Amino acid sequence: MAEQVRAVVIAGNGTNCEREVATACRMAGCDVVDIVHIAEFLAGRCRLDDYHFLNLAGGFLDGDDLGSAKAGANRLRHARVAGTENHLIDQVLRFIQDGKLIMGVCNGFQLMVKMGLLPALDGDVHTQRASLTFNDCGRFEDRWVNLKVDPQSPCVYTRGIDKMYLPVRHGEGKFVAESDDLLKAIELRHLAVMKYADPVTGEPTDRYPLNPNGSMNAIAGVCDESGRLFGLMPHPEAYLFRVHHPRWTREQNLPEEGMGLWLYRNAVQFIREDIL
Ligand SMILES: NC(=O)CC[C@H](N)C(=O)O
Repeated sequence: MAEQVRAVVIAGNGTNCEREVATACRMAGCDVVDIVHIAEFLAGRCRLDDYHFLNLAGGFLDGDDLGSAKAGANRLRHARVAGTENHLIDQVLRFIQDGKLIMGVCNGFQLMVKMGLLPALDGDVHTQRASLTFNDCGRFEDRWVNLKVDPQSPCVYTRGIDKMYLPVRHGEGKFVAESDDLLKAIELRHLAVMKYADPVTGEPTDRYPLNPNGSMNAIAGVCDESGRLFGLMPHPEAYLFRVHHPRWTREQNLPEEGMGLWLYRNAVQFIREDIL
C-alpha cells in the first residue's frame, strides 16, 4: 500500500480554527489528520517526525498578550520536551530539513513570522526579521478580501492559482519588514505570495478596506525560498464549501468546492509527489 499522507494540526493555548483546518486537510486527501494539543508535544507523547504536513491554526494564542503569537513563538523556540535535553524546536528544524510542509493561517502565520520561520531569507529560520502588527484602522477586521497571487512565487500551495477570495478576521494583520532592503528582497525573490487586491483592477492595493490592515506592499501571505513554509492572514479553511461564501444565496454558479481547499490540495499533491 502506498505510504499515507499524514497531517497534524497543533491546538491549545488559544487556537480556535483547528477543526476547520483538520477538515480542509481531510477533504484535500490527507490519510491521517490529527489535532494534537501542544502540551502533548512538550510532554514527549507526540513527535512531529511522524507527520508530513504541520498546520498552525488561527486563534488567540495566549490571549494575544505581548502581541499576537509572541509568547507562543517563545514557547516553540525555547521549550524543552519533558524529561529530555531536547527542545521542541529541534523537531521543527528537522521537519524543515526533511523537506516537509508547514502552513500557518492567521495566528499561525503570526507565529511563524515571530519565530523567524518566515520569510527565512537565505534559509535563516532562526531570526525574526518581520512582524504582523496592529491594523492601521486600529480595529479588529472581519471581512472577505480579494487576493492576487504571484505566479512566479516558489510557493507550492498556490501552484496554478492566480487569485483568491477569502475571509480575514484579525486585529494584528499588518505585515511589516524590518527594512526596505528586506522588503525588496522579499519582492525580488517572489516570496510575497499573495497581496490584497482591488476586485475591479485585480491589482494590489493600499486602499482600505480592500487592504484591511495597511500591510507593506499589500502583503497578505509569505513563503520561504523553498516554497514549503507558507503563512497567510486570510483563512483558507473558512472557504471549503459553497455555503461558506458570503453571497451563496444570491450568486449563481458558485462551485460546490470553496477555493480555500485549493491550497490544501496542492500541499497533498506535493507530499505525494515529492516527499513520499
Ligand atoms: N483569527 C486569528 O487567528 C486572529 C489572530 C490574532 N489573534 C489577531 O487578532 O490578529
